[in-house]
Amino acid sequence: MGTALIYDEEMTKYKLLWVDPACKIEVPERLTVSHGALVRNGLTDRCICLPVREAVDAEILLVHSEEYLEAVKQTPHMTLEDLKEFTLQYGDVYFHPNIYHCAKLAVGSALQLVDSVLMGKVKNGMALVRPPGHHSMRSAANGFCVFNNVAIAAQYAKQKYGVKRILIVDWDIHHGQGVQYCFEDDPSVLYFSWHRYEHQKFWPNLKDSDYDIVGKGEGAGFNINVPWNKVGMENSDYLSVFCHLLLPIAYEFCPDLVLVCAGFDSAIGDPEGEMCATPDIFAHLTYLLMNLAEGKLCAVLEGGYNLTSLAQSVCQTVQTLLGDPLPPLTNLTGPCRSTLESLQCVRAAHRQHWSCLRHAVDLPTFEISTKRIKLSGEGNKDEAEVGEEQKSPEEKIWPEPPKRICPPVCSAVVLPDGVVCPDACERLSSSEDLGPHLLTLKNDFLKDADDGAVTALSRVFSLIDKMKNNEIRNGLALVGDAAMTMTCVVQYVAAEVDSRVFLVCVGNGNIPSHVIEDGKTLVVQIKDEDTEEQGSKYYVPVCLKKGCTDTSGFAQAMFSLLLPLGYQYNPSLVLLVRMPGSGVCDIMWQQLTGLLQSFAHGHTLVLLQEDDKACVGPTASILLGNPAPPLGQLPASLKEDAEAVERLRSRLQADWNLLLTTAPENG
Ligand SMILES: NCCCNCCCCCS
Ligand SMILES: [Zn+2]
Repeated sequence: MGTALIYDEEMTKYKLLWVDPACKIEVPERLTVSHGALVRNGLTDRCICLPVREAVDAEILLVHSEEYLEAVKQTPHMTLEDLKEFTLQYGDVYFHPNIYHCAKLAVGSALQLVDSVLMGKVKNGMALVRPPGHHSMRSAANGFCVFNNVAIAAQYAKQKYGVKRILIVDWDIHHGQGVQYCFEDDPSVLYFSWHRYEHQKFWPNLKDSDYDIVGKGEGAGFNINVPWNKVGMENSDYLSVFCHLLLPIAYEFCPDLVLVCAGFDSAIGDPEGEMCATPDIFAHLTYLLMNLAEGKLCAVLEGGYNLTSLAQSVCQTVQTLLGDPLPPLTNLTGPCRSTLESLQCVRAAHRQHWSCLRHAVDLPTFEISTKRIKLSGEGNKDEAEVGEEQKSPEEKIWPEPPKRICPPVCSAVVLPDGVVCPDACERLSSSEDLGPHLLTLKNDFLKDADDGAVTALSRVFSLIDKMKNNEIRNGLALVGDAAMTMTCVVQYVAAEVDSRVFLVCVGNGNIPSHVIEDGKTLVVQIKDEDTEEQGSKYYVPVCLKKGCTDTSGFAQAMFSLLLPLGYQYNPSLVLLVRMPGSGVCDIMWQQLTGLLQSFAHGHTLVLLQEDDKACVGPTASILLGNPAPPLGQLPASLKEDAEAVERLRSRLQADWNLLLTTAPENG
């Protein structure tokens, strides 16, 4: 199934007709440069372009009042003076004779997208629309928004398709208060928003946007606000919030559909956001959300006012929806103090509502306030960063996102004879020239192994060589001895100068110490046996009381340990090993296989042991880019496991600060 793209140039045909400094940034070119970039990068040709349609009254009335709709209906016939007059009753928004038409198209586009995804015509999609929607409220236009496109789409999905749980992620830099008000007492819609806040000093200056506004009545816990109290936030800050807050809760919620208020004013260069996250971050945010709801994701454009970063961010988002490899994120420096304060506060505020946060020992007993008195001269981010001269957003420069090339082959496999090759995978043929390393291999690696093992290992090495040359994206091998093969692979790759292997070992089994010492391999092992050694910077033993059968504990380790470590380590290869008898359930295994493709351009090598051959199909399906099935609503993990993971995190965070979730006490 493909990716839908919905765009119509009709939505460029309205603009600001008078002087209003607050609104001049919302221009038609926002859509034309976004769509133009998609065309230029050959992305529109790869999408399924769906036609727009006008929303009908009944759809708009899912969210808005009749009096508001009737009022907006009058605007096409208004004179310029009447339009100005009409606009005065709302904030930071303007009207135009054609904006009602465009607002109906914007809603209709979002509904077309929801229809095509929920009817299974496409796997995901994006709607490029104007006017945006997330600020508009039941009876008021606001913040360039007339009708609340995404809120209407959510109500529509519930009403027409009986969708039970919808996650709305609003990564726009402004708080989508319109969405919050629409669903604040509705437990079937989990609304997540981060937004520039600066202790209520930033627009729309609402107390309702702070971290302690968690939803009302039945909806308590289903509204998550992450305030950014400083500008200059970077990729690390965004990833920290995803790993330590949004993803654990989203997996526990287990949505049937993900809607994204895809605003790109949270990207570098934007005059509104004044943040420093680069456009490629949206490739990762999109991908991380695609592992939910079996990939059913609808992204709807909201803000984004720097035409360069907007266009790049839109391309990064659509390329990920299309399944292209993710660009590695470089120099992740870890979250700043302000982010940690916000993260700590919002985790504390939601602790009682989400079992994934229940045992988080990092939360303060006291209610820490982010309403700290601003120290004099405190610039953006931490004092340490304040040295850099404050460039205006327009002067900010950043590298063009790297090209994301799809290798000619997606998944190559090494299987013993007699094991069927999964559809769409390419089997490394036995005629494959076993290459020069056969002899060295025999000498260096396998003294007394039988020829079958030597041949298999040489083919595994070929998989690695092909990934290095980007001939294949990922690989899977079914071998006689997974532990031995793992050790040989690490040794083989460590011979490369700038190699960094992220070894994820699921299940018990001894990791030879030489693998860990060279610093060229970061090992995370999830197992059940209690290990006496504490591990080290490069060896992270996660011990679960019930072992890998404990889905909740496993999931918690995946988000609060594996993902942050993987991002900060930025490996050149991911080696995922399923030890025999690990007990990990297939869906958890598939989710893990999916998430690990965030790293190393998707170069993942999976090793399975022969008696796990039933896992070949399910694993290959994920390696080919299919979404993993949902884990189901996750119960709380065992208290002692959660505390063990937290202790591990607190021990490791000195070396890996993406693991941090609280602001250090000192200073
Ligand atoms: N500095 C201009 C103030 C604009 N305030 C409204 C912003 C609405 C963004 C919608 S994504
Ligand atoms: Zn915005």
